[in-house]
Amino acid sequence: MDQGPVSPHVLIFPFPSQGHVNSMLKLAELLSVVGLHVTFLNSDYNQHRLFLHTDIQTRFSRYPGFRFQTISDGLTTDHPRTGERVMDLFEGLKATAKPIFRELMISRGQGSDTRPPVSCIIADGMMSFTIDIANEVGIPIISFRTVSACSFWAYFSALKLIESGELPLKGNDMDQLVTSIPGMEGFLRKRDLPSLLRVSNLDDEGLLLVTKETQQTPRAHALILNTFEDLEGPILGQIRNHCPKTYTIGPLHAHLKTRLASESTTSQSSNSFRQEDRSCIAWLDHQPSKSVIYVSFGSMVVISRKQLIEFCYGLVNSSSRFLWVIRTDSLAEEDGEHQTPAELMEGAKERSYIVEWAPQEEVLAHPAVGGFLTHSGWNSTLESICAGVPMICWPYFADQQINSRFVSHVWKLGSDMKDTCDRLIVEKMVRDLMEERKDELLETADMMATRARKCVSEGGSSYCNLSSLIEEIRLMGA
Ligand SMILES: O=c1ccn([C@@H]2O[C@H](COP(=O)(O)OP(=O)(O)O[C@H]3O[C@H](CO)[C@@H](O)[C@H](O)[C@H]3O)[C@@H](O)[C@H]2O)c(=O)[nH]1
Ligand SMILES: C[C@H]1CC[C@@H]2C(C(=O)O)=CO[C@@H](O)[C@@H]21
Repeated sequence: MDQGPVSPHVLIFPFPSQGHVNSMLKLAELLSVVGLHVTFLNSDYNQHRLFLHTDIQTRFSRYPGFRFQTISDGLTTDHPRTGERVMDLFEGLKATAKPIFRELMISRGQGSDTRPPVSCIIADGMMSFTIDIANEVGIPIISFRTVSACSFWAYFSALKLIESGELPLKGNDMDQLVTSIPGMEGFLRKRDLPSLLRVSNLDDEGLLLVTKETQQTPRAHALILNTFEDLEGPILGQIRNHCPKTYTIGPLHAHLKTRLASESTTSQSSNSFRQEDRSCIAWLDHQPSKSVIYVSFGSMVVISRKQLIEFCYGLVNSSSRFLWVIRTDSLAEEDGEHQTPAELMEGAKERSYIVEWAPQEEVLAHPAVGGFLTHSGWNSTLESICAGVPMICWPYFADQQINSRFVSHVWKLGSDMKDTCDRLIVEKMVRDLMEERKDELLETADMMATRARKCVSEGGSSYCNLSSLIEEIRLMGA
């Protein structure tokens, strides 16, 4: 019997951490809006937190083709999954999630599901075991890398860095230029390499992991990047020499907002694994325009007490107003009695506000916010760009070191204080951003924000690329 065209069903499988789930959930919703069947494969651990702290189930209940499904990430519930310990997830996933995922794909995600079988997988590019399994069972797979194109390209060029002798790093001059990443020869210094490439030993586990994972990307049917052509065009040109089907569909949070607005649907879409403290919005409502610097280091950064104190003094001495996100699990455990951050900032009580987790997109879009002291995670960077907010970058690990170089040197959207953490530098950088260079930086940031919005509007590059991607997915299901 002729069954007619099979309806496409996409299974989306993110690397199980906040920064990755955020953007992949936005894509899941964009695909659901156009009526595709979508299964979002979340880790049990993250699903629990997401359901606890958001209204996501209600939000997604409007899409009849959408389902969440869960899988173990292989770690115990008391594992911190922050700082360097996030790397444990790779072992956990390989040992535990991989065999379960294989079984799931052999049955094409069906089980008791009445929806059509999975016809396309979109999986995080840092989990290349999904490419092995997809190719083994014959389901087309698309890699989604949740980082910037510039960091992806640096990882992709790791073998060139090794061949040319630039890796492993030798000597102490971190300001020396790196010459073997095509397109970045004139400005990328050793210190700007992603931390996983900033190594003095070729046996380094992080280097081996990220190089191996990134080298697998061309084996996937296509590559999705959460970026836009006007921002990373030249680097995307380099990537397309190796991955010709590279879809740039970002910034995804803005893209989703545009598409939902055109459907006259609400655009509130928190994907937080923590409770957002909305009291900071009321506090911002009482601050003058562009007077507040927002400080947040994302979901994974862990800082020492010494670093916390340097930031405290730097911010207090800058005389600026500030809103600071301090996650309880972001302070490294150290012995002894310590003053709390609130006690340390007593001198700036009237002009500061601390929360454990903020509604960040809304904070950055608030008229009172005029700057962002960030760790340069890619979502934070894109959210700041879309909101037209200049940045001070304090990169911690992974892609953040190269993102901050592009923010400061290439896009001229702020300054970079990588590899330093000193109260005088913090104070100077905040004064520069919020006073001396304020007008110039706001103007550049505003220009880039306009371009970002254009890209996700009808006829824009990301808008058109998403339509082509959807078309391609539909053909896979036919
Ligand atoms: O109080 C807060 C702080 C953060 N966020 C959100 O949390 C996300 C954080 O993502 P990101 O800025 O990318 O940082 P990480 O959480 O550190 O993300 C990891 O994943 C990113 C995407 O792969 C990488 O770029 C980072 O380096 C990596 O650490 C953003 O969407 C923020 O809006 C909030 O909603 N409230
Ligand atoms: C745990 C980190 C290793 C690399 C991952 C990553 C990426 O390059 O995709 C970015 O930041 C981190 O979330 C991941």
